[in-house]
Amino acid sequence: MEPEVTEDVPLWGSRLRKVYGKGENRVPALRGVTVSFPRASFTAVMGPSGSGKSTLLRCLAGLERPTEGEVVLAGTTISVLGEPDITRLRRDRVGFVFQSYNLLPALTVRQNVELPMRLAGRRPLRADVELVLDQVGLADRATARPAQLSGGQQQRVAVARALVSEPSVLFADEPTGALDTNSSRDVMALLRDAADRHSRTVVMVTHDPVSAAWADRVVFLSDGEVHGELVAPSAAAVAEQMTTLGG
Ligand SMILES: Nc1ncnc2c1ncn2[C@@H]1O[C@H](COP(=O)(O)OP(=O)(O)OP(=O)(O)O)[C@@H](O)[C@H]1O
Repeated sequence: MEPEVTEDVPLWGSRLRKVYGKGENRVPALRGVTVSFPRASFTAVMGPSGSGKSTLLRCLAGLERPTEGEVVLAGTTISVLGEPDITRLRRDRVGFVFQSYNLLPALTVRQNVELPMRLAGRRPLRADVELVLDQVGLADRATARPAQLSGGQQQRVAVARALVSEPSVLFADEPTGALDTNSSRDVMALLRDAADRHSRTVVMVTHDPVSAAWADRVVFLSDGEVHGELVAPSAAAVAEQMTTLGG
């Protein structure tokens, strides 16, 4: 069934297929995935290693072109856009958080948060940056360099950087993969808050059932296909479902 494209569904992928390589080296990473993401929802994508989670995230975010199928992001069918238009849409409507933080070590916390907007030719308002640093609990560390911060604090800077441009969709790829339990909980609370209080649509790939339990819904992938969903997931139910998928 085709999801209906409305303001309330800022992201969906329809019949997504992705094949890497050719001939003998052909790897089908996605085999026809259809999934939609309501506004202000938080979805976790899980599945065994190699099931296609990162590929799905990259296709949905316009970082990679699906071999077949359509992605609609913020009301625009990106599969038909040229690279400059996709880049612009991504810059204006999408935020990213990665496992590895990706902060620039020579810049201060504030400069790191401002960087994507500056690169886009926009001047971030000082008050907006202060506000977002306050949200992530780092208002007093604005002039610190990343090396002076813990891993959890660095990831919170990365979340602030993703949120400052007020994206419609926030993508997170293993955001707690390198964090301890307490820091993971802090980062999950921020993503939860981004959906609940700021109406962002959050899509997160994770291996961690405890992180996934913060989401409204978990979509399970196996071998490039959707293999079930859990709504209002508990960590125990997620872990059990993962066992049945061999993850
Ligand atoms: N750039 C690429 N070139 C060739 N094959 C790729 C490429 N990226 C991914 N693949 C293959 O596509 C399949 C899906 O990979 P993907 O990284 O999406 O899985 P994943 O579920 O995110 O795995 P993991 O949990 O290990 O990160 C795998 O078989 C992988 O080897």
